[in-house]
Amino acid sequence: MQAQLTATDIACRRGDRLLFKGLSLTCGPGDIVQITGANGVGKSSLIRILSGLLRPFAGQVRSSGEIGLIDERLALDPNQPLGKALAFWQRLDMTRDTKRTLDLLQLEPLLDVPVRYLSTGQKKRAAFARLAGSDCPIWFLDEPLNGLDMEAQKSVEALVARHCENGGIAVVASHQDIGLRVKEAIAIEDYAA
Ligand SMILES: Nc1ncnc2c1ncn2[C@@H]1O[C@H](COP(=O)(O)OP(=O)(O)OP(=O)(O)O)[C@@H](O)[C@H]1O
Repeated sequence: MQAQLTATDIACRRGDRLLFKGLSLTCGPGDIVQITGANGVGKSSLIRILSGLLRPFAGQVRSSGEIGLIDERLALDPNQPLGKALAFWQRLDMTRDTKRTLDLLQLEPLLDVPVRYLSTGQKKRAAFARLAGSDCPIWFLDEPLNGLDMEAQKSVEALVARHCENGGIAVVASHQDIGLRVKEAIAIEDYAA
């Protein structure tokens, strides 16, 4: 089955404020969509709506294909060495080729370091290693470049490009430029309620 994601006429309300309305998007295999906007405009809220974690105030989201998410929370056991924390997910996800991803993200020298000791950028790279091993076709990436140095940004961009070349979808919320061929950039301000 090919990955698909369609959102129709989405409105988002947080607390008693309507943040945006009338937002629609369609993605198929290979598509990268960037969501842009100033702090507090509703990028993370849209990512949560699209990934099924937050109910839209109006509109519908339909997807086919498993969903993977990277946001500010790290879904890795802080008390385990990185290698073991990743191995936990690799067993669940039946990940085959980890070496290529670990090389690309330069994580091999860190496999014995407890996750809680990793720096911000190292944790972000570890989150990408977990996601890349998961085989989910639809990636939601909330500020994926935050905390990454230039070299790590390039590695993450290469990983996302590879994912999409292989038929995946990436929806990227980022206030900064991403070095990826974006099919559509959605400025949330254009849908302000
Ligand atoms: N649970 C909540 N209840 C009420 N308001 C909320 C809730 N969560 C977020 N908000 C508000 O919704 C607005 C949008 O938040 P969101 O995190 O989606 O913005 P963002 O564009 O991702 O911001 P940033 O660039 O700073 O990450 C903000 O004004 C925020 O304070």
